[in-house]
Amino acid sequence: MRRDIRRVALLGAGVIGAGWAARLVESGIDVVVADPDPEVHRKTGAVLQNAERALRALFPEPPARRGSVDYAASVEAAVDGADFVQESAPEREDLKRALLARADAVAPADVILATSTSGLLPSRLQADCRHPGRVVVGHPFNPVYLLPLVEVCGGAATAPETVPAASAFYASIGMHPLHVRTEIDGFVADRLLEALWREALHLVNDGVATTDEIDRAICHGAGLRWAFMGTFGIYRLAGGEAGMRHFMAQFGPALKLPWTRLEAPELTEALVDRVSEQAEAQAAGRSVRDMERSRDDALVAILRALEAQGIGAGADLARWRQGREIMSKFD
Ligand SMILES: NC(=O)C1=CN([C@@H]2O[C@H](COP(=O)(O)OP(=O)(O)OC[C@H]3O[C@@H](n4cnc5c(N)ncnc54)[C@H](O)[C@@H]3O)[C@@H](O)[C@H]2O)C=CC1
Ligand SMILES: C[N+](C)(C)CC(=O)CC(=O)[O-]
Repeated sequence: MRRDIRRVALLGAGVIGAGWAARLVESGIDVVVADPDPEVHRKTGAVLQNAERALRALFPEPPARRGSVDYAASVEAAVDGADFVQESAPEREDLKRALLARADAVAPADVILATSTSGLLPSRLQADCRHPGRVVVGHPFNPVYLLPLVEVCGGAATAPETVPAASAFYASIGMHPLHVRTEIDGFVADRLLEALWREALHLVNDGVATTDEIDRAICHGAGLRWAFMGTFGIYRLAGGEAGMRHFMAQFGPALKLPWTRLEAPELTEALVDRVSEQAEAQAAGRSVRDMERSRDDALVAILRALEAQGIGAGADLARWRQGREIMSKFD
């Protein structure tokens, strides 16, 4: 698989595609966007502007070489000449299959075709490609330009060298590739996020808590520690000196209590209205772009603190910083 990546085709430039664009140009890589939205320039520009603000707080020195952003009139034109393709179109299997097949028809066989899907199976997405061996999931997290995690997952027909090659590329742009070894719907991270989301929707639907109360329950508690220690690490400490075994003995039986509701709530119009109205009230008139800036400021501060501690995502940031410094010496 191709290792020297200088130009990436981005198929779809919404929340995620534009986030990829920001991370890639900051890493000195040129991007070519294909997106049929007539407003794609404005929307991508707004994300790039917010990202630039956050990235300058993270790395005061601009990159020695900033990648360029170009727009192509078709998928084929974007893929032509690209060293790597990242598809971030809406989460619909038929659409993604068709886009990957179109990219596959144009790209040389050593060019990786990655999809940002948050849960569709790569074995199905690669099914219409002539060279399915180069198709892989590269599932990022929002905002892509600040959060390093990318889940990398191959399908049944993915070639053995594709996952390591895609992972090496993602690591080179400051990301933290996590190889999802078993192909499952939702991969690993979204399995966890969806469980929390399902429970939160039940609580709102049942009138137990508002969206604001649930968000405070996360931000002022577990959310703070999740930035640097996962559930298993945290619960080992919660077992005291006897660790995880004591924790399991003490709190394990509670897992059998009917506290959680595993079935998803019906997404009735009433529930959608309630969640949307409460989330708008929570925002107190602040626009999405304005709140993105607050989110980014906090993420930058957290990443810098983690880098100083040398833990969690701070290690990814340190690697990205070092990579940028090396690049600047060669420029
Ligand atoms: N929003 C999120 O939090 C995350 C989303 N993802 C995944 O990223 C992908 C994209 O999601 P979002 O960016 O949130 O969606 P979005 O709705 O913000 O953006 C999708 C973009 O694709 C464009 N598009 C539609 N048809 C197209 C076509 N035929 N060719 C090229 N572009 C086309 C749309 O115009 C739009 O700009 C999905 O697979 C989603 O599961 C992954 C991680 C997080
Ligand atoms: C809602 N979502 C499933 C698309 C979310 C993700 O995939 C990851 C994220 O950034 O939360």
